[in-house]
Amino acid sequence: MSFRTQPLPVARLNRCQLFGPGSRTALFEKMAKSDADVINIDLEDSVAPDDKEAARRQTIQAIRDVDWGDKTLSVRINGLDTPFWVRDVVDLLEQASDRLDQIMIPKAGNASDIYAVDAVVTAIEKAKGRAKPIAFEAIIETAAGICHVEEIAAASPRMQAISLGAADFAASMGMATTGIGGTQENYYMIREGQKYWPDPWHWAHAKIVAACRTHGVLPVDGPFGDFSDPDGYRAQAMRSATLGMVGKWAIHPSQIALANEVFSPSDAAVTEAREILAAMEEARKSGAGATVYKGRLVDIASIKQAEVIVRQAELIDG
Ligand SMILES: CC(C)(COP(=O)(O)OP(=O)(O)OC[C@H]1O[C@@H](n2cnc3c(N)ncnc32)[C@H](O)[C@@H]1OP(=O)(O)O)[C@@H](O)C(=O)NCCC(=O)NCCSC(=O)C[C@H](O)C(=O)O
Ligand SMILES: [Mg+2]
Repeated sequence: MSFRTQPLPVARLNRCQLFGPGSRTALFEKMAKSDADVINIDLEDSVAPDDKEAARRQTIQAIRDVDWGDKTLSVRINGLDTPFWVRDVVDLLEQASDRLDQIMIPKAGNASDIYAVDAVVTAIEKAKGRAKPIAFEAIIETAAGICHVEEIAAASPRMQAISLGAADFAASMGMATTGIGGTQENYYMIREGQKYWPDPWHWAHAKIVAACRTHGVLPVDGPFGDFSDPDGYRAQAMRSATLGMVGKWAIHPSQIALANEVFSPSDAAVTEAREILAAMEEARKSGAGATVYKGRLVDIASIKQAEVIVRQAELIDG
């Protein structure tokens, strides 16, 4: 490993990010009462163009009035290719209370996109004397975004999470699918007459995880559009968790429990992680760098893997 150690991401739960349009005020209290760790009020693609002004106003009011508990409260602003984003940022920073934790930047294409939003946010924070710096999260959902994901992850000290936005990503890449995440019907291999469906999102997920882990940012799986398919959602979430992602979006409340289930380490996994740490401590005391745990090799790398699981469990236990 280079001398520059891998930075740890922010220590907060991010198992489920529940989305809701800023134009549907009736959802705000339900979102606040949900079991999602993160709330994303949307000003972008789930809000019709004619509703943008009202959605922004209603969202600012909800940030002030609704009790969001200890959730991470994030607002997705409009894309930098729209006439709305500057006003989104200025009004959120000037009119919403300090309860707002994070701004989500959609369709991030390169570091300059993040820099532009950071410059506006920083200027207003200074002018207002805002005590709590706004965090950023970004969505990788274009060909440019996946090409430049590492510079995006490194673009601002505010960056705390990055998600894959499968719908826009598929459109930008020209993928022949209308599905939002999960298995795609025509993406299969065949051998001896048997079909096998690999994961078309795998490489993008892995690239996002690598960029995020390099720069201490939380990698998150984005939406799964078919909310009447819990098994498909769970399978996608488990693949993402296996690749190193820490959470997944919910675009419907029925998906919250699934995300929390998949991205919370099981009791057995936590017990095993703690036993591995204990076994490695014994090995350290005897001067060994590796030992055997339940018939398999564990070494210093196993410590880091076990620490990820124990850290997550400690966050959940509070
Ligand atoms: C998808 C929906 C439009 C469905 O809404 P609806 O038909 O009202 O759902 P239900 O009737 O099944 O609702 C059952 C109860 O749940 C409440 N509800 C619905 N949605 C939410 C929510 N998001 N948060 C909290 N509560 C919710 C209903 O009010 C019902 O409650 P009750 O009557 O009291 O039982 C809707 O779910 C929705 O708008 N979801 C969010 C869509 C969204 O935000 N999309 C943007 C993110 S995905 C994206 O942008 C793509 C990405 O960028 C990419 O490119 O990949
Ligand atoms: Mg999108």
